[in-house]
Amino acid sequence: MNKQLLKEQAYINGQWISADNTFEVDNPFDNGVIATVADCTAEHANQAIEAASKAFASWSRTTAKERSNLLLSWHSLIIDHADDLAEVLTIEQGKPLQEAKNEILYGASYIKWFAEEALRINGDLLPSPDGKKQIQIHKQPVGVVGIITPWNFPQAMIARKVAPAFAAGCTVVIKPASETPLSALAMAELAEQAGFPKGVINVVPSTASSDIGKALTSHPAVRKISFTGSTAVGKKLIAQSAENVQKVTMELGGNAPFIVFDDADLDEAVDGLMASKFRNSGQTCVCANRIFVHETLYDEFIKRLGNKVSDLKLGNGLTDGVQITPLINQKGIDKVFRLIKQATESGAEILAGGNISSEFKNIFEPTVLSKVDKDMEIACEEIFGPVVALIPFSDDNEVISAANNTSAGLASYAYTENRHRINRLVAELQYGMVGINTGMLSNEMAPFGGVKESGMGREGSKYGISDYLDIKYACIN
Ligand SMILES: NC(=O)C1=CN([C@@H]2O[C@H](COP(=O)(O)OP(=O)(O)OC[C@H]3O[C@@H](n4cnc5c(N)ncnc54)[C@H](OP(=O)(O)O)[C@@H]3O)[C@@H](O)[C@H]2O)C=CC1
Ligand SMILES: O=C(O)[C@H](O)CS(=O)(=O)O
Repeated sequence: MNKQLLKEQAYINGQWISADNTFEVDNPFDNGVIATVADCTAEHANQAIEAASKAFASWSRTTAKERSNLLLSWHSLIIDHADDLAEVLTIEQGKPLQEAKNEILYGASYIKWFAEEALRINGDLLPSPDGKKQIQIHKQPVGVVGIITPWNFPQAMIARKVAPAFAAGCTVVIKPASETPLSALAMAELAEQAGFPKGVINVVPSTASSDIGKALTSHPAVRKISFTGSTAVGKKLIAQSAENVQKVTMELGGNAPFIVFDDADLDEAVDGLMASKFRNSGQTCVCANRIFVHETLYDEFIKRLGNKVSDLKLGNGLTDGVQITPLINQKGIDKVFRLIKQATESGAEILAGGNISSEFKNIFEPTVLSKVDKDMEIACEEIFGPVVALIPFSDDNEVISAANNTSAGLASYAYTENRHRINRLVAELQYGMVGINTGMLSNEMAPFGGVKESGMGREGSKYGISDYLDIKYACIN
């Protein structure tokens, strides 16, 4: 482990800062303590906001080329240190090392993408209706951005927010999840090495998340909040941000339907479900959450899925070949148990798993539930665990209506070869993202985001930078 990347202090105004109090970061696999980190207060957050605000004055005046080059330098350092960053990520979050490496590269892809997008923040020069004036359209950085990120993708969610912010000319104050602050601090270390001026990036790890959130949403210099996490917390932040009329980007909870129609390629559908469901042990906002299988395929689908599920390897994320790793904490384990209990008490059947591993205390067994009803809690909540909830269906109208019967609207998936049905699904599924014949749809060139209570704004793609820009109209006579 590259000790230079294992940082335990806050990063404020280009300085590594200790705090009066600290909190422990543990490895979810064995609950062993891996770091003792500065526990920042609202005062630290305000110091960081002041630093970011001061830095904004000069940073916002840098050229797009300068910002692009710094983003490319940061990208290169992340790639050079990808193995070390992946190890930091696995020991604090638990996911398999290969998945952690994939996350590092995925996060880096947003940095490279927005290094390029920085060079295309173009305005407009338009003729006025009376032909006498000139209409100028300018795009300017919004200002200081408050960023609050989750534990499930502790590096990529930072990259996906900070990259467009920097490209636009914004400065940032980041509050990472207290379960996983080390990846954020390692990113700050590499940003410092890349040459970002002091105050441009600030990281305030803290267990006082509500206090830090209030500091970020109440300070007039903070012009935008970008959050990924639960819908419940997202709603609180949206309400708090109203006080200063801050812009918000919200990537919230999901409840993805995964629909296998009667003409689906069964093996492709099983493989797509395995990829979507068991990545990060089911702890992603785009995981297949409700698995609708046409009644004519139901038994064969269960048989083929069961063969794949039984082959999954459980263990320590640092061990080569391990696929299923611990859930982030006891709260996550308790939630999965609660949802399975309510489902089985309501008639669902456990075909595989259903318990904590007998060998690894924090790992939940890959679980398959049959005869799930669309009204059970497990079909209405984001499971955030390695649990397949199978729901048989018979009719297109019925399954599209059931798929849309949720307040979430992030990702959705369907397997069918019928072109007319595909057109109907893309039009009628009420989600920000629709995957057809695939279980994996996230990449830096596509607009990631949801509708309804899954949030607002888009991350990545040519659309992702607009959330960090204000449009100014100048009328020149
Ligand atoms: N859409 C997604 O990608 C994610 C969805 N979720 C969903 O949320 C559920 C709970 O997960 P959990 O980790 O508790 O997610 P939370 O939404 O509670 O945490 C996400 C981030 O928000 C911070 N936070 C928590 N409360 C506040 C607050 N009042 N003001 C400001 N920031 C706050 C957390 O800090 P701290 O870590 O200190 O609590 C963390 O950094 C999961 O089971 C899952 O269903 C969770 C993570 C990601
Ligand atoms: O928050 C998440 O779960 C991630 O956004 C999922 S992905 O972008 O890695 O697919």
